[in-house]
Amino acid sequence: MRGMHPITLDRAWPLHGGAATRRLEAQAIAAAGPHVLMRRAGLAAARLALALAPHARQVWIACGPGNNGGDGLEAAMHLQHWGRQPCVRWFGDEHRLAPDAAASLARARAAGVPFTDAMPELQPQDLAIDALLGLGSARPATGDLAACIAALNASAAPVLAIDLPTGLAADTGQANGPAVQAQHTLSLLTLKPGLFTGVGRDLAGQVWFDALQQCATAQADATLAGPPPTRTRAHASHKGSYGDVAVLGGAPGMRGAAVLAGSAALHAGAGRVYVAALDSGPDLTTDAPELMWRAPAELALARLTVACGCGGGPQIAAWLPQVLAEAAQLVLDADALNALAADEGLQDRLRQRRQPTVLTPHPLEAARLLGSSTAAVQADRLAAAQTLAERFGAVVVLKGSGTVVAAPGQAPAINPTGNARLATAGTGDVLAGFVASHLAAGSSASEAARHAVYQHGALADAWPAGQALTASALARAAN
Ligand SMILES: NC(=O)C1=CN([C@@H]2O[C@H](COP(=O)(O)OP(=O)(O)OC[C@H]3O[C@@H](n4cnc5c(N)ncnc54)[C@H](OP(=O)(O)O)[C@@H]3O)[C@@H](O)[C@H]2O)[C@@H](O)CC1
Ligand SMILES: Nc1ncnc2c1ncn2[C@@H]1O[C@H](COP(=O)(O)OP(=O)(O)O)[C@@H](O)[C@H]1O
Ligand SMILES: [K+]
Repeated sequence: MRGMHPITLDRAWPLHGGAATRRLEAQAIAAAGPHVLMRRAGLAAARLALALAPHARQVWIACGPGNNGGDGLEAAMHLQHWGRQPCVRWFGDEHRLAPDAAASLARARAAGVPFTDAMPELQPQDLAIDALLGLGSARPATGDLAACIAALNASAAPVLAIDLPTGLAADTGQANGPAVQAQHTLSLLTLKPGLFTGVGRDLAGQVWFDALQQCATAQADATLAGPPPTRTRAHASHKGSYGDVAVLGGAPGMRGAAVLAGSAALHAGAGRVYVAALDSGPDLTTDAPELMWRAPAELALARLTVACGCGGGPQIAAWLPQVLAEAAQLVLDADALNALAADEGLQDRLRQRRQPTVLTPHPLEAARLLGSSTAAVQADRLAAAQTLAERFGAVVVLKGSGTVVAAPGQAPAINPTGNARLATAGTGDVLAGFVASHLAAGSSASEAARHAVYQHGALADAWPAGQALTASALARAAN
């Protein structure tokens, strides 16, 4: 792919982690020659800088001690040529410079780029560039480097990060120390998974990509998912064509969760939806008379797509052996996952299942299933989701910012849609209902999971600003 591109939601994008990027970089340098890529990188960054801030007079460029700093020095040189006023704060040691960064330092000096130790007073229309650290960020920044990160984050002008916002881990989307919060990030050579999950989306802002005239030949480590295919309904179809979903959950005090999942399945297109609540009280009055209430024992599990666990409480555990053995297709959420985590016998039954199965844990539920902690799951969300998928032979949806969908033997996908308006009670039940409806309609477990998380996030992204996003409204908004 040639030129620079904003990352948009209308297609899928391959993602490469640090190790794969380093391999591609070495191949590209061997083919193109020394310093060629860094010159391309700096030119791309300078072009994007001017496109983002066409009226900028001052451009403050923070350059680190490695090749990321070299990219910044190249950009400074171009901006100087183009009549802007770049000002570089450089953190390098001339005696320890890599050859490419040393060449860029010499070129910037020859171009007369000014160097400074001070943070200038930037106006809102000016620009700051973060070229402190990229792939080589090895430990938390301290001292002057940390102060520079703080100054960038306090800047009145927008911040463009080169390759990665300083401090963001390319593979995991985590920041273990001070990190730059950019409005734009220009990812070079490859797109890195960390830009799209964990804290990556908050730190990177709008992501741009320039492949530096290379085509990534390496197999992708992950994918940024594209939109699901649009499916039209055949005229000669009927409700039986779209499958039957049953929601099993709703223990006393938590019936709403089962109703939310049922309503979501219904609105997302399931042919028929049954709700089997573990609370034996009267049926909950809902604004969805289409939902059919059943006792759990009445469900013909072997011909149903079952969303199991939504508000199920500890009582759900007793139903799991039968559900795992019989359900034609299965989504395990919330309390069903907690019951599984607490019972190795149930885990064995899950591994023995041959029918399509999707697990939808949030990070704490994933931690319980892995016997680890939420922090450990969040430290590497892609690895946590993949480990669960391989361990249980199921599709796993690890929820949260940059939801990860993993399947055994496949590279994981990061979902690009969604935002923090989804952080409200019950939206997870709605997601389980969406997954169930797509499974019931005939999608594979992997397709159903990817479709549902994309749709769920896209609804939140399109939600009107002044209107509350509640789980029940989200379920009804499905299309
Ligand atoms: N080579 C090429 O042609 C191309 C390279 N490209 C660009 O290169 C970038 C990768 O460059 P890189 O490998 O030099 O790593 P980079 O991110 O600059 O940092 C390494 C330096 O930082 C230091 N350091 C680390 N952490 C630190 C800390 N907390 N506090 C203080 N210092 C710290 C570390 O020191 P050390 O750990 O060795 O002591 C070392 O000196 C990549 O992201 C892309 O932008 C593109 O132009 C494409 C072409
Ligand atoms: N900050 C966020 N960004 C994107 N998605 C989010 C965010 N917070 C929550 N979500 C989404 O909202 C849903 C919440 O699910 P869950 O935690 O199971 O909630 P509940 O149990 O209340 O239904 C998940 O799909 C999750 O990915
Ligand atoms: K950077």
